Amino acid sequence: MEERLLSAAFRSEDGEGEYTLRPRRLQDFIGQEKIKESLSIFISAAKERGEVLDHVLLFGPPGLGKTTLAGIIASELGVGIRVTSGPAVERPGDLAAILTNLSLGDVLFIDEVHRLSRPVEEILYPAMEDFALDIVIGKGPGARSLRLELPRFTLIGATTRAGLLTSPLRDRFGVICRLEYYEVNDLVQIISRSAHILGIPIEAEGALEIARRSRGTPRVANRLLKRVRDYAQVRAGGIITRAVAVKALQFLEVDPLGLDHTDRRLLHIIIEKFNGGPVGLDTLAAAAGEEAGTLEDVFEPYLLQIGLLARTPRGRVATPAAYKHLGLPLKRDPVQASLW
Ligand SMILES: Nc1ncnc2c1ncn2[C@@H]1O[C@H](COP(=O)(O)OP(=O)(O)OP(=O)(O)O)[C@@H](O)[C@H]1O
Ligand SMILES: [Mg+2]
Repeated sequence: MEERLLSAAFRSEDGEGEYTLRPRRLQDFIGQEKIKESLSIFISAAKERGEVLDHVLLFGPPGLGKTTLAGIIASELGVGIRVTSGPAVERPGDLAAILTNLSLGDVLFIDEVHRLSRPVEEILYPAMEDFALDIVIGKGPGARSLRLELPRFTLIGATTRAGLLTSPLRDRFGVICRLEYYEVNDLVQIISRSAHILGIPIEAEGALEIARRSRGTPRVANRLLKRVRDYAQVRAGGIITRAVAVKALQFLEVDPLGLDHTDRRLLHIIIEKFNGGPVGLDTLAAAAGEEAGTLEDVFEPYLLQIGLLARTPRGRVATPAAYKHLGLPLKRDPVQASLW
């Protein structure tokens, strides 16, 4: 698959400034009010009692701030953070080494925690529950099990798909936070903050135009800001006004709802080849020349979120809003029709 400008997943170009753009304190983290409030209560309570914070699970679509929040939690707690990811921890011994090297109260951040292997996960259970490591010494009938005490720590797990977590693992998290797509107003603030840090001149109306097309995702907002800045600098005197933002985004082929060519093509296929649907995921994937999994994880979430696509028991359906957005005539409401 080609690299998409609008992809919510991390791309190499995000590296530029990703570090400086990351808020370090809870008060600088914009939006997600409910999560911020809960976390600030749990963090204060743990600090007052002199205890470690319960294990935290952060879940939600890519680019919404899970890694950022993990860093913030550690700095608000005033503790160290050790960062790894599910696929990086290959063997149980790797995890044991990480755990025994933690200091009291540290945060251990495991990104893509749903991708830990079973044997590694089994090391994690007693570590999370009893702060203990069970080691088996020797083999066969003479083997003995030894319990090693670990410093108390806070595990922060991040995943884009909470459904993929095994239930014994999920049950061991005391705090579960689900990140939601951001409101346009929050994205305006995020864009203005990033522009300020990067020294990009932008007007409020310009930020609004970028925010509307950022798919509810801060990572996409920051990336669009940088590309619009390039356009403004070379073609338009440097300042991102509303008019400049509109022109730049047209140039970048990001439409007013934040759809790109691939999103629109998918909707066109449903409408033109399948009469608006319902069409099964696999059939649609074959017609679009994409993997079913890619459709489901990469393309569908945003189209569902903004109501251009609907999932019915009989398959995917383009909504009347999709017809309207593409300027196509609507002969019958495919969502209603799919119910019969
Ligand atoms: N609430 C926020 N306020 C300001 N900036 C934010 C916020 N959330 C995310 N960002 C910015 O968006 C970028 C992406 O965030 P982050 O890397 O934390 O996302 P993620 O959820 O970990 O993504 P992934 O699922 O790909 O790991 C960061 O550079 C960060 O600066
Ligand atoms: Mg991350």
